[in-house]
Amino acid sequence: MNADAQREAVYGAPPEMLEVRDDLTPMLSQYADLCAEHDDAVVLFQVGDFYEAFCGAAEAVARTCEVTLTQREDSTGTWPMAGIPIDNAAGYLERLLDAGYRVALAEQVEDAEEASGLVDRAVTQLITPGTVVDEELLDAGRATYLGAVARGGGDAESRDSDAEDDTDTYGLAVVDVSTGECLVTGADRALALEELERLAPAELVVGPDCDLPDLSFDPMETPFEPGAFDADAARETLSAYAPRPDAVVESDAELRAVGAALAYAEYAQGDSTLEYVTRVTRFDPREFLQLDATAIRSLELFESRSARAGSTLFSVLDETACALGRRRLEAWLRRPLVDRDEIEARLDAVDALCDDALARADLREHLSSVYDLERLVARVSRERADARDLRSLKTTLDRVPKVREEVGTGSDLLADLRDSLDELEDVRDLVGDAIVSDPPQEITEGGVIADGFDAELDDIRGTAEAGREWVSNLEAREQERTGIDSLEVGYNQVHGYYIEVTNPNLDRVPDDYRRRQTLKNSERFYTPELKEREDEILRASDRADALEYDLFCEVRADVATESARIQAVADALADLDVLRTLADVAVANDYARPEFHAGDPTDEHGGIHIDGGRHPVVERAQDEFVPNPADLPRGSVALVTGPNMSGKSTYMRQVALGCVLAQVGSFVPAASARLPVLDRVFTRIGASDDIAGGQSTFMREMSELTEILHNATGDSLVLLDEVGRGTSTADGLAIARAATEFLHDEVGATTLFATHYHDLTDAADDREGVFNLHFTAARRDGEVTFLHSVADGPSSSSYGVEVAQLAGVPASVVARARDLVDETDPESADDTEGDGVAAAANGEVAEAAEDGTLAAYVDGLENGHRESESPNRATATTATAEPTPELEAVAEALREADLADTTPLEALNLLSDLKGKLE
Ligand SMILES: Nc1ncnc2c1ncn2[C@@H]1O[C@H](COP(=O)(O)OP(=O)(O)OP(=O)(O)O)[C@@H](O)[C@H]1O
Repeated sequence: MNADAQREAVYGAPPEMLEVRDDLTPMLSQYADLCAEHDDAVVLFQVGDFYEAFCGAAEAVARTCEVTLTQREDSTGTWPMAGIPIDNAAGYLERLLDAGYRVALAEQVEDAEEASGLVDRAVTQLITPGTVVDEELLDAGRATYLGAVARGGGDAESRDSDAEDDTDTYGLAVVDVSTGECLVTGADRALALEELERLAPAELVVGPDCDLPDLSFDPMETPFEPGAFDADAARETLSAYAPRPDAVVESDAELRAVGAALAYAEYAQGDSTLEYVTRVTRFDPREFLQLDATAIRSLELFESRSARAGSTLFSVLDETACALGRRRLEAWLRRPLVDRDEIEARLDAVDALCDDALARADLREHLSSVYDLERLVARVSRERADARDLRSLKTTLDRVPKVREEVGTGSDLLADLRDSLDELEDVRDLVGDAIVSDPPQEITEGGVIADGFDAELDDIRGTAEAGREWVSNLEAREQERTGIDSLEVGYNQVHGYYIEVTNPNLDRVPDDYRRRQTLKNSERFYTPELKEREDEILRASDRADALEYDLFCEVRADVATESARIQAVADALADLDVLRTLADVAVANDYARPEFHAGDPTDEHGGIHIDGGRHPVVERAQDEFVPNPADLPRGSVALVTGPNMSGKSTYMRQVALGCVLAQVGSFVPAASARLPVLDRVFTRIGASDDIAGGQSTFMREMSELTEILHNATGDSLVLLDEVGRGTSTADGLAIARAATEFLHDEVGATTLFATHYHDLTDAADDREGVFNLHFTAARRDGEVTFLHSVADGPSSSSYGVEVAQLAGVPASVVARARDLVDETDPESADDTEGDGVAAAANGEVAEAAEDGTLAAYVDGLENGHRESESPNRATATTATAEPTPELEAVAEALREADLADTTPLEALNLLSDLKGKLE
C-alpha cells in the first residue's frame, strides 16, 4: 500500500462503524459524523484530557506516535483506540505531520460538566503543514507558507470581457497563517514556478488545469474545492481582506490564487475570516534579483551541501536578536533588491549603524527581549492568546521607546523606521492596567485581571476577601468561645470549611456545631454561619472568575482591533534587527560597502570589480583565506581553469555571493567592490551534484543549461562549473564551447566558467570578451600545495594524479596513472603536463586522445585550422589530424545546433546521432 492509500484508509468515517451506524453509542456516532464531514484528515476526537482516534486512524496514530493501541468495548463492538494527551500534544502532532497526515482537531466545545448528555464537539482547527499555528510546531526563524497556484488568463481590464484567455499566466499566492503575511504575484509559467520554488510553501493548493512539474522542494499537495478558484468566489473571499480586491491583483490568475489560498486558510482555521491578515501584498518577481531554486541551493544560501554542515550564508549573517529579525533576514536573502535607491537606502542605514557601536549594542539588547509580535498578534486575533501572551506584548511595547531612542536618524531609512515605531501607548496601558504582571497560564480560573481595572470585579473580590478574612479570624473567636485551645479551622476541596475538635474536647462543643466528618482522633464541624460565609465566598469567586474571563476576552478583542498598528511596529522592528545585524556582521568580518555603477547600464566598463574578495562562508572555516580580485567587464566570459581543489568553485561562488549580499543591502567581504545591479544570478554547478530522481545527471545538467541560455540577459551573472562533464569529453567540450560562444555573442551575460577542458581556453583567442583566469599550485618533490590565488591566463597543469594521491588513492594506482600520463603525453613527465593528466587520473586516457581529435577539429573550424598555440596541451599531439568527412559532418552539425532552442531530449538525441556518426 502506498502512502496515499494508507492515508485514505485512515481518513473518513471508519467503514466498520458505518456497518452498525444506527446502533453506535452517541459518542461514537458523533465521532463517525465528524470523520465523514472531515474526510481529508485524521480526526482527533477530544475525550476529556485526551485526543482519541478509532479504528484505522487509531492504528495509524499508534504506529506514527508510538503510543499504545487499546480498545474501547461497547454493546456494538470492540473498537481499536489510540489517544494522545492534550497537554502534551505538540510532539505527537508534529510526528503525524511529518508522516504526511493532515489532522482535524475535534474539540469539546461545551463544558463537560454543564452538558446534559453528550458533550458537543466540533472541528476547531485543521492542522496541516501549511496551516500550523502552534508555536511548538513552527520554526521561529522561518515563515511557514500555505500556497495556491492558479492558471488563467486576462489582465484586470479584460477580466470581464470575452478576451481570449492567456493560459500561460500563472497566479501564485502564499499565506503565513501564523503571522498573517499574505503575498500574491503573477507571471508567465516559468517565472511563476521559479517564484514558487523560492517561496517553497509547505503546502500547496493547486487550481484546475495547472499541471506542475516536479518541484525541488516537497510540499503537501492538498485537494481543495475547485470552486474556491472561481473568479467570483475568489473576489468575494478577498473582499474581506481588501476593500477593492481588483486593485490588489493584476490578473485573473492572481485573483483566483489569492482567493483560494485565503479560502483554504479560513477553512483550516475553522471557517472564519482571519482578521490579522491585514495586508495582502502584491509583488512582481522582476522587482527582485531573481535567484531560482538551483542558485539558492548551489550558492548554499540556506542549506549547506558540503561537509561544513550548517555553514551557509544565512548562518554567517544570522546575528539577529529576535525571531522577527530572523524571518526578515531570510526574506531579504531570498529576495535581494534590484532598485538601486532601495539598495542604497539600506546600505546608508547599515553604514550609519556601522559607525555607532554603542547604538548597535543597545539595539541588540533591546531587540533581544522583543517577543515574536507577528505571531503574537495573530494569536490575539484568533482568540488563542492567553494572558501571558498579552503581557509579552506589553513587554515588547515597553521596549519600543528605547529602541526609538537608539535608532537615531543616521540615514533616511533609519529615520523612516523610527517614525513608524508607533509606541502604541494605548495598547500598552490597556494591557498594563488590565492584566496582572505574572498571570497564570489558564485564563478561566481567575488571577488574570489586575485590581482596580474593573469596579464590579473589585467589588466581588472585596466580598470574597471579607468572607475569607471572617473565616481566618474564626479560629481565635471559637477558641475563645469554647475554651478549646486546640480547636482549628481548616478547608478541604471536598467538604469545604470546617472546625476541627479533638476527641477529648468533644464535650465542650457548642450546640450550634453541626457534624461534618468523623476522623480517628477528632470530629469536624460547621456552623450555619460558617456555611453561609462559605457559600458567599464560593459564589463570589465563581462570579469573579467568570467576570475575569469576560474582561480578559474584551481586552483581547480590543487589542485585536489594533492588529494593523501592531503589525506595522513588528515590521519596523524586524527591519531594524536585520539592518543592525548586517552592520554587526560587516564590522566583525571587515566587510566593505559596495558601490554601484552609476549612469548607463550598458556601459562596458560596468561589470563586476572586486578587490580582495573573500568567500563569506569559507573564510570562516579556514585559518587563512587568500583574498582574490575579480575584474569582469560587463558581458565578459571568464574561463577559470586550475587543478582540482585549487579554489575555482569557491572563487566563482564568492563573486556571486558578493553581488547577492550587495543587493540585499549588506556590505561585502572584500576590500572594495564596484558592482552592477544584476537582474538574475544563474548557476550550473557540479555535474554529479544534483542527481534528481528520474533524471540522468547529464539530462538535468542540460535542462539547467537550457534554462540559462534562454533566460539570461546582459544584466545577469552566470556561473558555470564543469558543464558538459556528464557526457563524453568530446561532446562535453563541444557543448561547453558552444555555450560559451552563445553566452558571449548572443546573451552578453557576465559569466564565470570553471572548466577542466583546457581546449576551451582557446575560446579566449578570438573573442575579446572571453578571457582566461587560472588557479595555480606549487609542486615540490611530487607534493602539491594549493596557492588559492587567481591569476590571468589559462592553467597549464591539472595535477589530477597528485590530487588523487592526496585523496588517498593507493600508491600502486597512482604510480600506474602516472605511467599512463607519461605514455599519453611524454612532455608531462617533465612537469608540464596538460589536461591529459586529469583524464588519465580518471582512467580516460583513450577517450582523451580520441577527444583531442574532435576538439582540435572544432577548434580548427573556428580558427581556420590554426595550430594549437600551446605545446603543452595533450590535445596538441593529435591536433593536426586530417578531418575525415564524418568528423566534418559532426562538427558542422554541432555548429549548427541552436542550443538555446534545443530541449534536453533533443540535445540527447543530437548527441547520440553524432556519436553514431563518429562510430
Ligand atoms: N581563496 C582561498 N583561500 C584559502 N582556501 C581556499 C580558497 N579557495 C578555496 N580554498 C579551499 O580549497 C578547497 C577547495 O576549493 P574549491 O572547491 O573551490 O576547488 P575547485 O578548484 O573548485 O575544485 P574542483 O575542481 O575539484 O571542484 C575549499 O574547500 C577551501 O577549503
